[in-house]
Amino acid sequence: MEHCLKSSAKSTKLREIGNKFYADKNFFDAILKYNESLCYAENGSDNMGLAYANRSAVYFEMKLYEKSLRNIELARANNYPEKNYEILKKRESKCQELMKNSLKTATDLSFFKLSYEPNKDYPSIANCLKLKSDKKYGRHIITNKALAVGDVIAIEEPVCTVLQEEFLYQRCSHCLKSNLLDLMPCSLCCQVMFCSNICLQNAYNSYHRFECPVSAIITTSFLNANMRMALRTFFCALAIFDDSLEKLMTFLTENNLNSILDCKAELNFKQKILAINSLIFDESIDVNVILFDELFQLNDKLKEMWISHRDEIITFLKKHTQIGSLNYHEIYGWPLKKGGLYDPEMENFKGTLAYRRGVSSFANGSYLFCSLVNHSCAPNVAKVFIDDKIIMIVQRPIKAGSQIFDNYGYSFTNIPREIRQMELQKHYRFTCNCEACSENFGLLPSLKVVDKIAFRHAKKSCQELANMTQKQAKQRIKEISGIIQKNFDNFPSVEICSLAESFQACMEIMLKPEILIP
Ligand SMILES: C[S@@+](CC[C@H](N)C(=O)[O-])C[C@H]1O[C@@H](n2cnc3c(N)ncnc32)[C@H](O)[C@@H]1O
Repeated sequence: MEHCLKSSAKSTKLREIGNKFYADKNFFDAILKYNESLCYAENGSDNMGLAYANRSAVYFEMKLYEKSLRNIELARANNYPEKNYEILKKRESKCQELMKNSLKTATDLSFFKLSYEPNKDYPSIANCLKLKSDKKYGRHIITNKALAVGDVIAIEEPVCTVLQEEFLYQRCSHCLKSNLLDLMPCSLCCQVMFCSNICLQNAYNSYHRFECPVSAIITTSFLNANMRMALRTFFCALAIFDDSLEKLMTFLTENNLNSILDCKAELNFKQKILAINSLIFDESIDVNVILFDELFQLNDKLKEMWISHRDEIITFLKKHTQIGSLNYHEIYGWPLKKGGLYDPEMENFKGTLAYRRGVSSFANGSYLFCSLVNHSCAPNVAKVFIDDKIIMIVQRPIKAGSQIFDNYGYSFTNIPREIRQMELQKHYRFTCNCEACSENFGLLPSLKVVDKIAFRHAKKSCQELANMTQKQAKQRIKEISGIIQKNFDNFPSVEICSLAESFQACMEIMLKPEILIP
């Protein structure tokens, strides 16, 4: 199949398309095409060197001299034609000359650290969070301490992630960093890029050596995100057990872990696999296993596995696809292109303002703790992502002993109750009985203003969001947190709901890349 194979002709063509974008000063699309060109370049051909050299030209124009120099080095190390060395040499000395004017990326992440002592066995979460279980809610998380607005209670790494197809040439397949598109290709397949040799090695030692021969099919076939996640989880698990399916299956049948919070020792990857395996799933969710069947026929190593253990593999993949639809998270981030599609907009809601989020999803991931947090249409925590890490932050005061509630994408402020309940039943198989559903809170435009001073703050915050800097957002979060905390008796008022939206927006602004690619 054409898109599976390295091809000098295709690589050259992609670079030429990139050159047209470069001539039009559309640097983002130029680098994307150079990245694709790198992925299709045959090893040992000069296409690699040429693509790196062209990328160095773009970074030079963007005043990213360090990146430009690194790409010049890569060009030389990858068969850039010697007869053109003079061009690189000139660019190199200009970079060195201009280095002190280099643009720097310096996002301040100091806000995003745990507000409490970490749990000693699972340090990604605050030690005040406890697991409970009952008939109504299943497993759920409560806090044994009162939590204040703005508290950071979890910073969790994923067990597994999968990039959406559209972002394959924009982010590291392993850690999801964009690195301003400064990525390196897999030397064998054409669909995967990495930000560093470390990510390349880690991915390859784990899942990528299984996926690499069929990566084009995985990304272009009809496998949905949950199926791709199931497949990657399977390969990661297999790698941990020395590629032995017997060992993996025996481990899964002989061991059990109710949840991540029952693990009384620092977690290793085997326990993570057990914990993922223990997440809630629904057997009635239909999984088209024929697609897996087809995939495993495409490569000798996979075929061998399939012939000897088809039933066990199918059981694993089916279960994990079903786990995915109830538990896996979409990962959000800002577009990297200047003036990209998702720039935030303000919308008017009867005198108040609501902010449309500027971020969009680019990957899916599995998170052990966050998968134990239940839904409310009026949640008490908000989430943001730093690359592949999920950050959970308190968005309204939470009393000691109360449950932590996330939102699964259905908020009472903009979706009517019947629709929310129907969708939650359809996608998550439960009837929502949260306070917004049971007390039938109205949509944002129908809510009342209760406190005029807080309302003025809410309006001002919304108006300023569009042009807010990271520093201002950090300061504003503190102010908003204080106002929500103090006026929470008025919930659900226009001003508190509007401030909660600004709160989420401010966190996202703090994570907005300082440099976007024009
Ligand atoms: C991500 S899991 C949350 C943890 C889950 N309760 C468990 O026991 O593993 C999502 C599932 O939790 C349940 N759930 C989430 N929110 C709920 C709520 N507000 N009321 C009842 N069940 C809920 C649903 O079964 C849903 O499919």
